[in-house]
Amino acid sequence: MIVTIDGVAASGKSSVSSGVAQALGVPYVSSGLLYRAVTLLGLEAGADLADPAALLPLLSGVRLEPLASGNRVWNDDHDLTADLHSTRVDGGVSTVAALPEIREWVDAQLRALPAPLVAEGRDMGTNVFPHAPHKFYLTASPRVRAERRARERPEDIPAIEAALTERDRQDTTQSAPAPDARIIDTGPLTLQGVIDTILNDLR
Ligand SMILES: Nc1ncnc2c1ncn2[C@@H]1O[C@H](COP(=O)(O)OP(=O)(O)OP(=O)(O)O)[C@@H](O)[C@H]1O
Ligand SMILES: Nc1ccn([C@H]2C[C@H](O)[C@@H](COP(=O)(O)O)O2)c(=O)n1
Repeated sequence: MIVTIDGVAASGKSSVSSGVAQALGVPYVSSGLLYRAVTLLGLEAGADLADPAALLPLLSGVRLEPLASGNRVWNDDHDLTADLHSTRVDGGVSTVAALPEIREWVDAQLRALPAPLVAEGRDMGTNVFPHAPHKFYLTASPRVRAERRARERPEDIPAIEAALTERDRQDTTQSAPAPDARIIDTGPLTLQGVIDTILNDLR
C-alpha cells in the first residue's frame, strides 16, 4: 500500500506523514529532502544550480534513509539532514527542482523503495505514484504557514511568508493536486487533527 501526501510549502507534509506512517507502522519518504540535498551539494561545490550536468556527478553517494521518526539524507558517510532546511537551501531548491534530469533522478530513488510506505512532496500522487490508492493534499494560507515556520526559524513572519509565497509560485508546475486526492485545509486543525483525519479516511 502507498499513501501519498502532497501539498504546498510548509503545509505540514513531513510532520503529518511521519505521524501517519508511525500509526500505520510503515516508513515515510520525504521527496523534498532529496531536492534539498541536491541543492546543498550544488551550493557547497559552487555549481550552477540551473545546470544538471554540474549537479548529477555530485549525487553518486546520496542516499535517503526513510526512518518513520524523521528521514535522514546521507552523502556517503556524511549526514546532510541538519543542513537541509536552511534559508540558503530554501532559496535555491526551486531552481534545482525545475530541472527534468534532477526530477528523473529523484523519482528513480523513490520508485526503488519497497512498499508499503507514505510518500510526501508535490507530485507523489500525480507523477511518482499515480496508482496509489490513497492520496491527500495539504493546504493552509501563507500567513498560517509562516506563523508555524517562524517557531523554527530566526526570520520574522512577513519575511517567511514572502519567501513561502515565492517558493509556491516557483513550484506551481509540479504542485497541482491529483484529481483523486482528498484536499485538507490544515489551517483550522492541529497537527494531530490532520493526522487523525487521514487515518480515519484510511480506515
Ligand atoms: N496542523 C498543524 N498545526 C500546527 N502546526 C503544524 C501543523 N502542521 C504542521 N505544523 C508545524 O508547521 C511546521 C511545518 O511543518 P512541516 O515541516 O511538517 O511542513 P512541510 O510541508 O513538510 O514543510 P516543507 O515544505 O518546508 O518541507 C512545523 O513546525 C510543524 O510542526
Ligand atoms: N515531489 C517534490 C518535492 C519537492 N519539490 C521541490 C519543491 C520545494 O520547493 C522543494 C523542497 O520541498 P519541501 O521540503 O518544501 O517539501 O523541493 C518538488 O518539486 N517535488
